[in-house]
Order: sequence, then C-alpha cells, then structure tokens
Amino acid sequence: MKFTKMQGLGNDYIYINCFEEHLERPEELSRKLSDRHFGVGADGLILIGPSKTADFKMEMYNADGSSGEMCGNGIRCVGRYVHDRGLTDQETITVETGAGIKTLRLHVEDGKAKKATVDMGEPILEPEKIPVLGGGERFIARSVEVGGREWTVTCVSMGNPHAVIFVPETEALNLAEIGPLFEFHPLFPNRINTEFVKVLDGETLQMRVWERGSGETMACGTGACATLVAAVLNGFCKRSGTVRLLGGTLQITWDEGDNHVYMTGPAEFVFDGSIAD
Ligand SMILES: N[C@@H](CCC[C@H](N)C(=O)O)C(=O)O
Repeated sequence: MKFTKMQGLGNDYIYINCFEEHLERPEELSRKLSDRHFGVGADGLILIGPSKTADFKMEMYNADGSSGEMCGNGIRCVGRYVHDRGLTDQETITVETGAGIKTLRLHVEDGKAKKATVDMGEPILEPEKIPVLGGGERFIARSVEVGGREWTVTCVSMGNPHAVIFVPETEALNLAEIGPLFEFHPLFPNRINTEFVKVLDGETLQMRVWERGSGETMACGTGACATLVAAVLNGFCKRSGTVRLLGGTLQITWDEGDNHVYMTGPAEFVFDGSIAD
C-alpha cells in the first residue's frame, strides 16, 4: 500500500489515497504506522477519498487509533495533495469531514498549493454540543480543578472539542503530566484537546497543545481557531490575529459578518513510501 507523509507546521500525518487504495482497519493502521519507533512516525492517519456531497472526503485518525471529526492542519495538506497530485485543477475545493463540508482556497505558487485558507465554519459554544458537562449557555472562564490546581477554562468546538486555558507562561508547563488529566477528565464526555495559551498582545497568541489521542503535537489547526475564539470571548484579542505554535504560525480570523472562522497556513510534502503488509 502506498502512502504519503505530509506536515502542516510539524503536525504530521500519513495520507492514503483511497481513490487507489482500499483499507480494512484504519484505526489499527493508524496506531501501527504512527509509532515513531516501530512505524513510520506521525500524529495519525488521514484518508483522502471520493465524496457524494463534496469534491473530496477526508477521514482522520489520531495516533492512538481514535477518530477526530476534523483536522485543521490535515485539511490544508489534503488541499495540497489533491491539487499537486492532479486530482483536481480547481483552486477552490470542498472537502467533506466529520464536522461538515469545508471550503478551501488554495494559494498556488509555481504550480504548487503551498498554502490554503480554510473556511472552518462557525465555532460551537453550547456546552452540550461541545460537549462539556456543567450546563449553562456557554463555558467561558470557568474554574476547573485538575491535578490539584485550579485552571480557568473556556470551551469551544470547531467540530472537535477544545478546552482553552490562558496562562502566564507556556514553556515551563509539563504537558505530558497535565495533558492526559484534562483529556480524560470526567467533565469531557468525548475527551478533549487542550490548548495552553499566552497572550503576547491583542493580535498575537502563543500556544502549546495536548491533542486528544496524539499527545503534545507541534501544532493544531482546529486548536488555533478555538484559541482565537476563546481569546476574543475573554476580551484578550481582536477578531483577527496570529497564533504562534511550536511548529510555526497560523493566521486566524473570526469574521463578524458570517460568524465563520478562517484559517490560513502552509502544507508540505515530506516523503512517499509503501508498506509491504
Ligand atoms: N491536529 C489537528 C486535530 C486532530 C484531531 C484531534 N486530535 C481530535 O481528536 O479532535 C488539527 O490540526 O486540527
């Protein structure tokens, strides 16, 4: 079976072209191939295939085999893959995901879709839809005890669930210890992606992320969108800004007109490979 490894800001996935390949157990394959010592090494697996409702369909699996509804860095790589490998000649494409159909505008340079702007849709703020327990209209700046410490948490879904926490410093945090305590906290029935964010100024946010199912990653596109939305809701940031992650930066805008979040960032090929069995 052929595969392609790609990355968006160091958030790396193994991509399978399901127009050509047939997969039986993607959860198991994701676990096996994502292993950085015994496999190819990745944050998970992304399948690109035909859709009945959009130009393409994307399915994503985390490194532990669980599935995610949406992947912001992954969808830009899907855009680059289908464009650069000749599956489309369009520069605006639609992709069906577990969080609905997303529209991508590809930024083509020298024949390559090196960047994309993705319409990530409207953020979901109702606690029962995120989902997070606790009721109320929105889950903004609520105090939650995790690991014997009080954290101020804002929850946002970008089709997948995020808990955003504003902290004075991100570097010193031991994410390997705190991350799983949030991910498996009983407050979050579907587990959670957690972003730890330092506000640098009114349009610049610095973030580290502990991803549901993959642990700490270099970047999370949906997480960067949730972070900007949470920063606006808390009065820390303008509606358009830069999110700095370990692997690079994303430009995020929460449009006042249509209430949609727009994400712009790069997408890169790493290598092609094949798996014997
Ligand atoms: N890295 C992704 C998000 C991947 C899915 C996430 N771990 C989940 O389970 O929701 C991104 O760039 O958005």
